[in-house]
Amino acid sequence: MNGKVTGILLAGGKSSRFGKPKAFAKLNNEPFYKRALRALHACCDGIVIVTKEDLIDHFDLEGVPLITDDDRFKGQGPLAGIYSVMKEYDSHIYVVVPCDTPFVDANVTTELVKYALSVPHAAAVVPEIEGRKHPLVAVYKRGCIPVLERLLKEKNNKVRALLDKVQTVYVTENDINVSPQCFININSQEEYRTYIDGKEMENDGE
Ligand SMILES: Nc1nc2c(ncn2[C@@H]2O[C@H](COP(=O)(O)OP(=O)(O)OP(=O)(O)O)[C@@H](O)[C@H]2O)c(=O)[nH]1
Repeated sequence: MNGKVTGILLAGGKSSRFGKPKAFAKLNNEPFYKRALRALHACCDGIVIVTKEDLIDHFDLEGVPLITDDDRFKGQGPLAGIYSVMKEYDSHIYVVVPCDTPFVDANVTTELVKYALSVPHAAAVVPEIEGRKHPLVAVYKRGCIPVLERLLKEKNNKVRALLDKVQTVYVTENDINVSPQCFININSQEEYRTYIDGKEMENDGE
């Protein structure tokens, strides 16, 4: 079975470790959020950015809807962002990408969607790359909404709690044939310097 695929670009965090909004940090002169959009475009029928009020005017977008977290759950982290898009936008499958994994590309998102469609029983398909789980670069199905809502009402904001409560399938780098490097996550200026400054990738962008 196929169905509508919606991309969720998470960009509503505090970026307190980074010191400024990570969505606008750059790799190869391209803001992180635009890289995430490019990765999502390949496999999604539509994409929604979910961010904070004070960042809304800073995105340069052509036709990509931008929303803020549901009022009831503001400040509750990535689960609030995922829930807010699911509630507003009907879809069969949601592909989540955060704004701080600038090496996630179209191959990663496309392979994840393909895998998710091959496991209809799974409510979540989460990469486990070199033994580390990446629940914010993952696919969630619409069936997660009631669980998400319950967790958020209980102020249980841990992504791990969602994974424990829905049928989650973990996929390795070999299952989906992706490079572990794609999952590098930038949280601090030090990580930015380590992984990005002076190490920009050649042939990036296509
Ligand atoms: N919509 C939304 N996205 C969020 C929220 N919290 C975090 N995110 C996003 O989730 C991803 C992972 O965020 P983290 O790095 O864990 O948190 P952060 O708040 O951005 O950064 P720190 O303040 O340094 O922890 C990033 O893409 C964030 O923008 C939230 O409350 N709402």
